[in-house]
Amino acid sequence: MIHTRGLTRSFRVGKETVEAVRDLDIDVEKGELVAFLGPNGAGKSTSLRMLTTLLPPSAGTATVAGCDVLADPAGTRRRIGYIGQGNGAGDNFRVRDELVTQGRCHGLPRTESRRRADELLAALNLETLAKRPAGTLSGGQRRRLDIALGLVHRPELLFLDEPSTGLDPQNRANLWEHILRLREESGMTIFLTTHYLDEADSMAERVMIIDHGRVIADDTPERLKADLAGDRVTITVGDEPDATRAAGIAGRIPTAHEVTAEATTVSLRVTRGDAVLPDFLRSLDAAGVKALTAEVGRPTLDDVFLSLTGRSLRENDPASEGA
Ligand SMILES: Nc1ncnc2c1ncn2[C@@H]1O[C@H](COP(=O)(O)OP(=O)(O)OP(=O)(O)O)[C@@H](O)[C@H]1O
Repeated sequence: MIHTRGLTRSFRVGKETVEAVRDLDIDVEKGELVAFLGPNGAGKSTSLRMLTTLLPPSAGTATVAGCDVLADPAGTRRRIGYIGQGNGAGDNFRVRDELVTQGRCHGLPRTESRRRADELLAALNLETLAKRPAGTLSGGQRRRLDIALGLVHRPELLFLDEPSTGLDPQNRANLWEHILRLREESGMTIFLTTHYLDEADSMAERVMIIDHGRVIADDTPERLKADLAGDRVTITVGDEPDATRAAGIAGRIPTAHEVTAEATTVSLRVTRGDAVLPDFLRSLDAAGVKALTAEVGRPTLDDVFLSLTGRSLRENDPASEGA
């Protein structure tokens, strides 16, 4: 459904060249739900804009929904839906009218366009708002209208750029409910960008992490967490000398990494925390080190990013606070 090779985009800013996207090679198959995750400025929107024909690449190729984005931009646009970060509807236009007009723009006959508008109003729970000017809708309602507008022509592939940014947790959950149901009904492929780590983790079947314009990881959230981060085991002991000895013992566990001792707390990452902990505690006991508390923490996608880059995805990123 999406195949890119060496897709690259740079911008000239004064005398400087910003390499927004470098050598992107991605393959997304029909029906997949893929989240493109990365910090501010990583290149997510630029990639999406190239894939949706809004921005020409500086180099490389992209085939989207069977069309070459450069050779056949009109064909690409007919087959995809794109919901960007801004509002898709004009403030003064009524919700249903906007949907009907969008259908007409896509070449639907008048009756079919009205029928499709009503279908989408029902699917996205906007029926009671049909006659309201779009400018009077709440943030969550407005986002649902944007999605309805992007679906008028029944695209096979839907691109969503930060669909839930700015929505409160309840509206985010509601929006996701709609997206997942629409996908189940239509078998649509979905490619989205997000700052929300929890959202990518729970909703996407596949997560691509992008940093400085390059994809640095691409797998299911579960495998990324297990392979690249691992569980965090944390124990506390009675004093600092015991913590130093415990850290030495932890360092000998075969899959242990990121072993740290701070005051009386020792922390390490391992592939299977639950399997490692009993042996670790026995080894401590044998060495005369008494563990006072022991805890196994499951990894997050932020731990994956941290282990790949040494940075947190949350740094300088207000959008991911609380995520
Ligand atoms: N029109 C432009 N002119 C100059 N530089 C640009 C332009 N568009 C994007 N960039 C730069 O390209 C890089 C990637 O930007 P992009 O918007 O793709 O990142 P992003 O991952 O979508 O970020 P965010 O999460 O903040 O939306 C950034 O350094 C950005 O400043």
